[in-house]
Amino acid sequence: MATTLSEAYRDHPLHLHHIIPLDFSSLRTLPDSHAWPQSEDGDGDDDNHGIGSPIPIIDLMDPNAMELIGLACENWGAFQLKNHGIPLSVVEEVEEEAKRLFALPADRKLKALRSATGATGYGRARISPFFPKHMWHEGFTIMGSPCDDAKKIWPNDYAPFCTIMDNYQKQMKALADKLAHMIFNLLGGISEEQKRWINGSTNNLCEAVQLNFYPRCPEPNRAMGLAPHTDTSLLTILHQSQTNGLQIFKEGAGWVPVHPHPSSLVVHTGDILHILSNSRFRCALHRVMVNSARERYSVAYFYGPPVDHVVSPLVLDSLPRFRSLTVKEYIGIKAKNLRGALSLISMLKN
Ligand SMILES: C=C1C[C@]23C[C@@]1(O)CC[C@H]2[C@@]12CCC[C@@](C)(C(=O)O1)[C@H]2[C@@H]3C(=O)O
Ligand SMILES: O=C(O)CCC(=O)C(=O)O
Ligand SMILES: [Fe+2]
Repeated sequence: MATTLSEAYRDHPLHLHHIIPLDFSSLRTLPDSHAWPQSEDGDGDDDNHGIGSPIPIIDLMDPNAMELIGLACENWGAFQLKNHGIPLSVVEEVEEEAKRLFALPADRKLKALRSATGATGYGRARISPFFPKHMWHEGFTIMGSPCDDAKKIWPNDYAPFCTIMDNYQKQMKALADKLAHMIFNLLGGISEEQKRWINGSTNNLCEAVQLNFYPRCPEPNRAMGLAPHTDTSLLTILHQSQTNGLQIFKEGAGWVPVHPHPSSLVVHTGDILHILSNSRFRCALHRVMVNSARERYSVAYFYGPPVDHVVSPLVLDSLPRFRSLTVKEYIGIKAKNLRGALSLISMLKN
């Protein structure tokens, strides 16, 4: 039997302290537990950033879309995608469900709290243990059907949430399959093995949906919505509500804001694609800042090969920079070393 994504996380339990979010609804000041030292790279105010070019916006209907995606992955590890074919209504209804969920009182949300060894449900971001301060954030993770977790929150009225999340996952998978085809073509063509999981059935790949909520914050310049990280996925498709906050780190430019465009989705290339492309494609380091005037929501769809799939650089003309390993093994290494995981599997001598 193939290992599932949830099972891959089971061996890496978290302390409850790193799972239970704060009840932000009653807070008028920033608790010390959530006060981050101010960094030299800016205070998170988007007006202080964005010097230089913004991340590319690519039209999926453009005849040159594939080449443009290749360039964006090489230079940024991220791009905004328009004309992607996902109806606006599908994105709007998932955002509405996220709002409905996070607006519930804390005790209702805690009914679906992620367990120490679990991967789905309500809680802090998985990366919490790697940072000395807590993030100004609540999350809800879905892998496969969201119904078991939704039933805990809405015992008699879980169906609308499930239907909307299932539909969203289907639509996102179709778009991710299309992007994966283009990306593998850029890397020299799709192998029979890749064909088996791209376009394959949902239970034959790694996919997850993460609903993110960043409440209004009394002292946004001292808080952090989501700390700097790269995604573990092959690629991530992100919908952000119309509130600024997402930033991508670009060598030479610093933290660059990714301003929301109503009909665009953000695509991040993740660690798995960085490995497969032998470092040709970047995996974008990104973070989320918060603000005092508006709350922020986002919905991330993570997509990648099955957990038992062996990942190794697809190169014919140069030496592989990373050793081969399964997705599951990589998840295990990253669970212990958030920022050092790629170096730990590097074959380059220092
Ligand atoms: C499939 C996954 C990717 C993710 C860990 C997860 O199991 C589900 C949540 C995802 C998320 C969302 C917020 C940022 C992130 C780093 C985290 O802490 O949880 C990502 C994880 C990831 O990309 O590794
Ligand atoms: O909220 C955002 O814009 C980014 C979320 C994110 O990075 C993630 O879920 O991995
Ligand atoms: Fe992310």
